[in-house]
Amino acid sequence: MDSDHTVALPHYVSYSFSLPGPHFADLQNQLSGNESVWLRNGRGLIGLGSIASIKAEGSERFSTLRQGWLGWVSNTTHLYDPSAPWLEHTPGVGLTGFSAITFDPRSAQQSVIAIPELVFGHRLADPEATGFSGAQANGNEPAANVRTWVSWLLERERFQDLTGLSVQALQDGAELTASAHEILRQSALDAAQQLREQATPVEQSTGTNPVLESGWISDEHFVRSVQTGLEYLSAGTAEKLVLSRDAVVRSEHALPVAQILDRLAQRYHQCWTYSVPGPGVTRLLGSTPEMLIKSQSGYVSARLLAGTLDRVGHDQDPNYPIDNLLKDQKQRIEHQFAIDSLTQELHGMVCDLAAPAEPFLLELPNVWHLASDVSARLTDEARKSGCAIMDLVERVHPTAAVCGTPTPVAQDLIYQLEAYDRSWYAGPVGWLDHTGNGEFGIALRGGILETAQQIRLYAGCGIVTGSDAENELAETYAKLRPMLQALGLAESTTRSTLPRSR
Ligand SMILES: C=C(O[C@H]1C=CC=C(C(=O)O)[C@@H]1O)C(=O)O
Repeated sequence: MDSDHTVALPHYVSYSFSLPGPHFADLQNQLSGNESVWLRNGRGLIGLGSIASIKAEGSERFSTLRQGWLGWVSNTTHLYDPSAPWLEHTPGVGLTGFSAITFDPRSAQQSVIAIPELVFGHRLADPEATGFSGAQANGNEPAANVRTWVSWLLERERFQDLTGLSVQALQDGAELTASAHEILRQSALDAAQQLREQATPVEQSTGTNPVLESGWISDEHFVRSVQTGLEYLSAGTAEKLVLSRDAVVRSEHALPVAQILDRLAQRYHQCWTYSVPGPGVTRLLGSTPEMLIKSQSGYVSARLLAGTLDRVGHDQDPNYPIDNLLKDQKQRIEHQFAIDSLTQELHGMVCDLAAPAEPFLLELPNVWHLASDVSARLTDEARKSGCAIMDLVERVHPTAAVCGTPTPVAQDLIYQLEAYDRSWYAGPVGWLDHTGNGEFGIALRGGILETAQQIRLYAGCGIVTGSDAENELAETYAKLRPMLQALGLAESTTRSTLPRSR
């Protein structure tokens, strides 16, 4: 028997079991704002606490994140409650991280995978199927839950005998007695309770007085960059460009992150509401209607959007979105570029690729979009890579929904015309698990919390020949609306000349 447990211990441990459904709903209703979040239609993942954050920069950021993640995966032993055998095959159960990746490799922002201490999930149709997992580095200051589990395990003689080869032995959940599971489960729940109590409560909106100000890119700057972009298009330098702008919301008090997320998740329930902690106090949050790529048990899917129409003032006319979006040639061309960019990049990694011949109208509370749901299956080779979701994300980012066509030309023109750092805006945001499953949306309709009192919002528009700069500017305001409303700014906030931020 190895007497030095700290050396012989198998690195990290995660333990997953099922919880009755209400736990997830409770957690959603009581967010503190410090969680990692991925929610849609009341389902998703909520991460509490923080074990580690994998960070990366530059054009190698995808492979650095992938490598860092695989390091964690190979160092983690997964334990599952044997009374919930489906958990082992449930995406987002076991070691799970939340990730935000920059749009451009030249960004000064870091790309991250944040690994929470505890992850609550509600993934399946069955409300009982709520997963829960925890992981903790051995050697660093261990969190209460895993310290309890591991020390408890080490106190049992038969596990002491196993410390040298415990990865295999402990992976077999059936080895643990029913009472052992009860102890693990209870200690995990205690830790969850502790984390929730420790979470710094964010100030509620009462008393806050947020104001909207111009960001780095003013209305005029945006209009000028669209006009110059159109000149490049007519010169044939590119066929499509997606140009963006920012706007700043600042408040005298801490912004109510939990409330913002709650409002987004309620109102934009068919979108994916996200919140990922970055370095320091920074955080990416929002609610995106666009699924960049999702990979679960070999099945791949995406929801691709391009083509937008503001709903304000047109809700009563059912033909309005049909005539001005579905049947509009310019919007259809803009959409097709986005589909082509995705499907071309997927080739080689997937088979049975299915993209609909016609887009459908996606109705959101603020806008209509042209949308296409694409599906495929991973090739056997792609499945074996160990981190299929990150491979897919690297392959498909950036699509022409947020960059343009041809991709490298558009990316350089964006860099030149916008002349600001998009940071995480329009980059991939989502989660991944230890089996290579995951979901990454495109970080749209959101913002970056820069300080407790300040959030930078972003919005962009695809332009093709025939686009009008003033219309595109108005469209940015329609796309900013979900965040402005969630921040408690006037529902009527539309186009205006914004004061410059200080
Ligand atoms: C770039 C954004 O939206 C993209 C996604 C849907 C529709 C778009 C459009 O119609 O321009 C954009 O391609 C954004 O929201 O900032």
